[in-house]
Amino acid sequence: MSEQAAEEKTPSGAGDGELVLSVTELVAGYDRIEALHGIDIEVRAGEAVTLIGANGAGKTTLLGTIAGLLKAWRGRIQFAGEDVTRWSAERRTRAGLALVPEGRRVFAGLTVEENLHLGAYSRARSSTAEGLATVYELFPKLKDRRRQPAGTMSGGEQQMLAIGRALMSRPKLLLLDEPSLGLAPLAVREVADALVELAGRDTTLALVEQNAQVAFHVAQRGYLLDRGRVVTAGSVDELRDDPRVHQAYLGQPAQ
Ligand SMILES: Nc1ncnc2c1ncn2[C@@H]1O[C@H](COP(=O)(O)OP(=O)(O)OP(=O)(O)O)[C@@H](O)[C@H]1O
Repeated sequence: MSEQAAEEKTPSGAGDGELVLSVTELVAGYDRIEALHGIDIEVRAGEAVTLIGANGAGKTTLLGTIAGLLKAWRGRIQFAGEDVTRWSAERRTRAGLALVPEGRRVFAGLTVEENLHLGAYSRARSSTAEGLATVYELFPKLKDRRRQPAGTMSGGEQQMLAIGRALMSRPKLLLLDEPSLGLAPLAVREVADALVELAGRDTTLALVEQNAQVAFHVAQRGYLLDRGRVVTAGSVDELRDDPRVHQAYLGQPAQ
């Protein structure tokens, strides 16, 4: 076995890249309702990691707490070598943590390109042009439609735009909340393929998905959440065969 292949088989399934995100014993929730009861996850540079689980498992809450939209009650969030647990969401964004929230929130009245420019708010003009070129190369459809109002695009195209906008800030970690939700099957496929392409370009990403097919298509490894706890972690192949994953996705084949 080559050295590289041996490294890929580390017990945790995690890669050997530098640690980008480390969440330790994280507890968080809403008002007095505790939704996360001590979560530990990590993401290394270049990895595509998925967070899966049934409705209400805490996936959105976890992404929101990592992004700084919700306060951590206890525990620690380290990002790119810094303890960001008490940082504002904006400061985390500036440090390279980008969240694509559920629901494709694009500015409907603005054109595709105007939406993309908004994602580059903290970048110099020269790098904005570079960012646009990268996004257009990844999503050629967005280039064709760059002068079209975002609100007139299909659901799949709007999702690509939401992802493209997040990429404009050159994130060190891209957090994606249910990018396939509510999309027609063809659009789900398009978005999943785009994420595979993105992951193949060394973008580090953490993907929350209800759709296990998409999650397993895009990610190399993942965590299964259940009622606010990580119940298992492993490679996509391990998760695919895990009865607990099948149970979480009852009624939906986890292939
Ligand atoms: N705004 C809120 N106020 C109070 N409780 C909430 C709120 N949002 C989520 N919860 C609760 O927190 C827990 C975790 O929910 P969360 O939305 O994070 O789960 P999820 O895994 O993302 O599920 P889904 O796939 O349905 O979005 C659930 O018990 C949910 O009822």
